[in-house]
Amino acid sequence: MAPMKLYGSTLSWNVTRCVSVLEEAGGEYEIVPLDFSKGEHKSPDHLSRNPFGQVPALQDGDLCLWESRAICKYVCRKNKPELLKEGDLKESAMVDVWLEVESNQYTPALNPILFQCLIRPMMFGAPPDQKVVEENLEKLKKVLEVYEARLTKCKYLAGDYISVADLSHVAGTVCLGATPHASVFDAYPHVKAWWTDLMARPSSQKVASLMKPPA
Ligand SMILES: N[C@@H](CCC(=O)N[C@@H](CSO)C(=O)NCC(=O)O)C(=O)O
Repeated sequence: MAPMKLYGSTLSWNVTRCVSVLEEAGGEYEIVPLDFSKGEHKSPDHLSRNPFGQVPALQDGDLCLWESRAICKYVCRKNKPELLKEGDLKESAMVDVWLEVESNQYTPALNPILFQCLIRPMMFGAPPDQKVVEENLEKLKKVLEVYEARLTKCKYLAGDYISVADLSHVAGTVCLGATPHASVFDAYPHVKAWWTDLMARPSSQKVASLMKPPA
């Protein structure tokens, strides 16, 4: 079977969200970078993989997927279904809840911080808009309060088992570590322990190595 192809730059945390799961679930894959500066993500070839002209996209044989979390769930179903807990109705429901929480609560607060602190300086040579950073740090803190309460009760977000919901946080949180605001976790000891546990995984170390900004 030909390896799965993951299209996109590993500077994108939506792309490396999929790397965490590809590394954890196993299975042969290769990363096919697309050069945004040349508009390769808007080429007819890529639009045939992702009609929105975004990254990531995943090609597996004649199957083309996009949306990073859908890609993650596909890879889990294919190679490591226990990361979805689909054999258990209640456990799989909690995996779904916390994957949605990452997508709709955690990442919407995190993305503006990453854009201001990493993308703006690196891509546009502009300083962060501190007002935007502060506003979204406050939003993130409210989310982390919920995470702290949850992780006081169980080791991982969906329960006492790691799942795709935890792994979906890795890429963006690695990027948070590259900003001056990584210390936001310090006020939430169970969140910090959860993150330390996740970062110790070889899959997370791989993501961190791929996301080092170009020298
Ligand atoms: N919900 C989607 C987001 C993809 C996305 O925004 N991709 C960005 C790069 S990563 O920040 C992208 O492709 N931007 C180019 C564009 O939107 O034209 C997912 O999770 O896969």
